[in-house]
Amino acid sequence: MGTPIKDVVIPSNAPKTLFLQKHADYIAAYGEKKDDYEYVMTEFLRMNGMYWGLTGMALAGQLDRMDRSEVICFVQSCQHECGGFSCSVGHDPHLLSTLSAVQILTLYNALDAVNTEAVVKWVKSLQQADGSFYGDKWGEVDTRFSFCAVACLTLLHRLEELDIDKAVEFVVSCMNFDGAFGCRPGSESHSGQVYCCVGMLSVTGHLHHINADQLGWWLCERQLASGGLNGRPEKLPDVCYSWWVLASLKIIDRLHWVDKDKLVQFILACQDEETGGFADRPGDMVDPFHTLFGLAALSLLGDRAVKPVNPVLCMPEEDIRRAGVNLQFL
Ligand SMILES: CN(C(=O)[C@H](Cc1cnc[nH]1)NC(=O)OCc1ccccc1)[C@@H](Cc1ccccc1)C(=O)N[C@@H](Cc1c[nH]c2ccccc12)C(=O)NO
Ligand SMILES: [Zn+2]
Repeated sequence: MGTPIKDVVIPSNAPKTLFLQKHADYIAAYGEKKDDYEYVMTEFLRMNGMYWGLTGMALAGQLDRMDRSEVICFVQSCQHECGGFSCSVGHDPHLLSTLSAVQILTLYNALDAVNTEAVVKWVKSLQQADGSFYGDKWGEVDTRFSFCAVACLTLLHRLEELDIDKAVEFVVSCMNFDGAFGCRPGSESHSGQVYCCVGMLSVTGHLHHINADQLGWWLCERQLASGGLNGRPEKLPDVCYSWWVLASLKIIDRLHWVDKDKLVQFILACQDEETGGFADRPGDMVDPFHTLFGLAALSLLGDRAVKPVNPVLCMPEEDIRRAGVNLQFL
């Protein structure tokens, strides 16, 4: 009896076309229900959530439906004396929410609305002697934070403030025998960490450290019979992993190795035709996080109803071009 392969079965009545307008309406309405249980209980993710909703709307070509001044006011209110941003007012500054804040301000071309000098100094202060980055003052190290640091500073055109060689040395020290990456040296390979490490090496122009065939193979091994992609071996497929895996494959020029038709079928099946939005897998509850990454994955797979997305920064290509950000691709 072989080990059971965990996968999902796509229901025959699952959506087969993209309901883009329904997704835009779902995102636009989400921000209005500020006393909904889900909205209140995700306060600790609010800045990330704003980034997901605004980027989803921008990819749908409808960012103008959102209240620009309300958003910029909120972002400003989350910047601390130290320069970092918290996820909501009264929470602690963190690299994850600081990246989301800088991404949001870049979408609106409004970086002059905050103290960018203080952001640069704070991000720089989190780099350690071994090249790694703390996520905040409490000292957690993770390759996610290496990506956040270089992504933030490259959007601020201040990458040279960091010790790039040491930062790259730390990320490369997290590469495993399978060619993929974990959160710290010796940690298990995970698609999300691969996205952060490959993205970090793209921003810093050090992709030559990657074995593109070996990593490309590991990433394509994430695809299951349902067409969906998972984050690690033996895990269930999930639409957000479509983004982490596809974006990484695009950066190392191995996107054509994945079965696109099967993957598009899985992603479309994760839509909720009634409410709008994408769930993590067919039949589950939708949320703004999976809605953004479902749309972004479809954009990478060539769906022209969605605007072209930048695979490194997960923002519309046109905004990255306007910001004049330089990225390396294999
Ligand atoms: C904290 N998060 C997670 O842990 C999710 C949980 C999950 C969703 N589906 C399966 N699990 N996992 C996740 O984001 O994993 C991807 C990942 C993992 C490690 C590194 C990078 C990305 C999610 C929020 C969440 C929690 C619970 C359910 C749905 C969303 C989350 O905030 N993820 C981050 C992922 C991310 C996007 N860009 C990044 C840049 C650097 C680092 C992380 C991110 C985010 O979206 N930031 O804007
Ligand atoms: Zn997910």
